[in-house]
Amino acid sequence: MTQTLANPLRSGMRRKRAPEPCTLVIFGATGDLTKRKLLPAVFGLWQDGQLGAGFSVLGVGRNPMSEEEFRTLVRQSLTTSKETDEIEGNNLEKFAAVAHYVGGEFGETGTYDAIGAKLREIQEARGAGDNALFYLSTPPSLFEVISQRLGDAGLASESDGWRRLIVEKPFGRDLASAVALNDALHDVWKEHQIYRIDHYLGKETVQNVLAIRFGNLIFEPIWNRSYVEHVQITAAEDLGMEGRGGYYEEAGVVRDMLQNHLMQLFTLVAMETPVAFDANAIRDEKVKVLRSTRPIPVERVSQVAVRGQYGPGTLYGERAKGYREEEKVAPDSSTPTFVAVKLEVDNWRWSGVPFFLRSGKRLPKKVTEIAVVFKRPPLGLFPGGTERNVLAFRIQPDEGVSLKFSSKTPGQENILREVVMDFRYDAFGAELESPYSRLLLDAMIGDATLFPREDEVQQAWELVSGILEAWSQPDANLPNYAAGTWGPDAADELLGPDRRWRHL
Ligand SMILES: NC(=O)C1=CN([C@@H]2O[C@H](COP(=O)(O)OP(=O)(O)OC[C@H]3O[C@@H](n4cnc5c(N)ncnc54)[C@H](OP(=O)(O)O)[C@@H]3O)[C@@H](O)[C@H]2O)C=CC1
Ligand SMILES: O=C1O[C@H](COP(=O)(O)O)[C@@H](O)[C@H](O)[C@H]1O
Repeated sequence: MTQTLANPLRSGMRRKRAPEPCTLVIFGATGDLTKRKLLPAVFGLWQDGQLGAGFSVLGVGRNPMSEEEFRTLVRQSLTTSKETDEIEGNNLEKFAAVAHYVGGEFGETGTYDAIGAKLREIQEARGAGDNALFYLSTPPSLFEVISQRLGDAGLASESDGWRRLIVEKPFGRDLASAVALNDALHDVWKEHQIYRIDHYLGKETVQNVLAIRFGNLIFEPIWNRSYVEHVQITAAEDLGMEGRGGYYEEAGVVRDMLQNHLMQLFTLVAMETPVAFDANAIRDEKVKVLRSTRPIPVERVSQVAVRGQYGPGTLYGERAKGYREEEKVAPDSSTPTFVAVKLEVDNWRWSGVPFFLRSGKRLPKKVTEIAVVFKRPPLGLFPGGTERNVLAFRIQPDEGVSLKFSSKTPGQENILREVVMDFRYDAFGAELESPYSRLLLDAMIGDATLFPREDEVQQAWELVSGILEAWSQPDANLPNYAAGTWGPDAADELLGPDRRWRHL
């Protein structure tokens, strides 16, 4: 007889947090994000029983479509997306049955009358509260008008149930437009109703940064300038444009990755201990770190930031196009596809400790990592015993945490070698859920901890605004790295002597 041993790491794992019954209204229901990420994430939650019987999805798009046509699109999305959990039994049909659709121009008041009528119909059928979560999954140019029209139609009013708004990224394209967007949203919504999404915060291993820092005693005492030499944060992508060249020409890597995802990772590593584990306490600390970070005016940009753009190269043994050869990209484009930046935090904890952040497209592999690199031991008592210890959070793939330290090699001499102690997330034996599932559920529950607050977003824009301004000028040196390499040489030089980017 075979006996199955239970995984002890799974004991005490709790997953279920049930929101009140609600309708998720997705603007941009026919878009790429909805099809590839949102519908699979919602389906996963629904199939898992986390959304309850009263849950519905209402897709909103500019084209007329019957409810049945939309349900076909939902089925297609779920069966083709790589993100969909295994579909059990008849669940595809059952889920399609809770999907509804309203078509109409996003600037027309009639569209919102139709949405209001459909919401009432759904609510009457479910017989429970009039809760609705609106998700803006459209081009950012439509965020303001949709918000305004929802307000005009009375759909933001919480008189009969909660009403919340998720706003996709990019949140503005610079500080001024982010302030204007925040102001426009606040004309209609209270801050507690607004959820600015950054999907990196929904990643399990990103949340683990705070859990490891503040759920253990051993790390915080050394988490400061006395012990840490520098910190490296890398978000490397092997992909190129994948048909998004038009968007990327407008955005570039600073708006696409640095201002949001990388800044979020940076704040989680650098923030002080929050007074409580709640949305405002955590966000207060994140804002404080951003405010303590030394500004980067245009004149300093060339000293602390490196821009890159990929040219043709070889990736996974095949020829890869250069950025300028991508669809909808100008043949003389100066849009950066790589950034490396040195941040300095002028507070007591971090004074003198540089934080190096880098991200790029068409690098040799997809990998995201935060590495805290410690100082060398003060004395080299043993041959080979002066290496730096490194605590690395592997955000994706192969999620986990590792600690590099020196150990005696076997034998009669005291010769030290670097070894790695490795914790792999798969030890829990649980599938990691999509960040969108986590964030959608949090928004339905009303927990904004993992959503950047107004001041956080603005502060992050302020920090990158000098870089954006400096790099709005064409650069005759671009492209300056070949697809399939780790970016321009200047990114190595940015680290200064006696430091190098980790071999990932
Ligand atoms: N796709 C991704 O991987 C990611 C996307 N995002 C963000 O999510 C949002 C949606 O992105 P994505 O799905 O890629 O975008 P898409 O370009 O695929 O389109 C989104 C939706 O908006 C609709 N739309 C586009 N233009 C108009 C218009 N002028 N009037 C009315 N509707 C319009 C589209 O309708 P139609 O189908 O009719 O064209 C579609 O339903 C954006 O803010 C993006 O920055 C963020 C992270 C990743
Ligand atoms: O928001 C974005 O993120 C993706 C990278 O996300 P990941 O979860 O796959 O690491 C990036 O490719 C895209 O350009 C950007 O808009």
